[in-house]
Amino acid sequence: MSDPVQKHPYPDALRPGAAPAPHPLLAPLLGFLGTWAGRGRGEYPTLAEDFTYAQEVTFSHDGRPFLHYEARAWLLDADGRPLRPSARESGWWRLQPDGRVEALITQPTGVAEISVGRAADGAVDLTTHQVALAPTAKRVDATRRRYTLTDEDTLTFVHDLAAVGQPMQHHLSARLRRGGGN
Ligand code: HEM
Repeated sequence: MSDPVQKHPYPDALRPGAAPAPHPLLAPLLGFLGTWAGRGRGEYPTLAEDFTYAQEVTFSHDGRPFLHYEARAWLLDADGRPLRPSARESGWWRLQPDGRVEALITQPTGVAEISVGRAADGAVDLTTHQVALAPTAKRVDATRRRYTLTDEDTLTFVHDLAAVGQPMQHHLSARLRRGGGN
C-alpha cells in the first residue's frame, strides 16, 4: 500500500507577509511578489507590424533565496480583444548578496536564457550571460530586461532583443498592475 497523496507541505508565498517568511536575500525584490496583469506594445524590424499584447506575470517564493517567475502573454486586436496566445516563459531568479541577480528563464520557442544583473530600489536590470538554443529555435543572441516598480502596485517592463541577425533594440514595453486590470 502506498501512502495517500498529501498536499504539498511547502506552498509558495505570493505576499511578503504570508508564510513562509521571505529569505533575507529577497529583500530588494520583495515588492515584486504577487500576480501582475496589464498591457504592452511590441515591435521588431523584421516584423511587418507593431503589436499590442496583454500579459500576466507571477513572482512567488518558498522561503529560499530565489523567486519563481512565470509570464504568459496573448496578442490583442485593435479593439483590445484577445487574438491568440503569444510568448510564455518561466524561470528562477536567484538573489545573491549585494543585490546581484542570476535569472534562468526558458521559453517554449526553444530559447533558454541565463541573465545577470542587479536589483536595487524596486528595480532590476538583467542582461544576457548565456543563451542556449534548441536545434530548431530562432537565433537569439542577447536580451536586456528592465523591471521597475514605479509605485507599489505598478510594474513596468522594457525588453530589448538582439536576435535573427538584428542588433540589440527594443522589442517590448509593458505596464502591469498588481492583481490585474490596467
Ligand atoms: C510579452 C512577451 C512577448 C511577446 C508578446 C512577443 C511577441 C512577438 C510577436 C507577436 C512576434 C512576431 C511573430 C509572432 O507573431 O509570433 C515575435 C517575434 C519574436 N520574438 Fe517576441 N514576444 C515576447 C517576448 C519575447 C522574448 C522574451 C524573446 C527572446 C528572448 C522574444 C524573441 C522573439 C524573436 C526571436 C522573434 C522572431 C523575430 C523574427 O523572426 O523576425 N520575444 N514576438
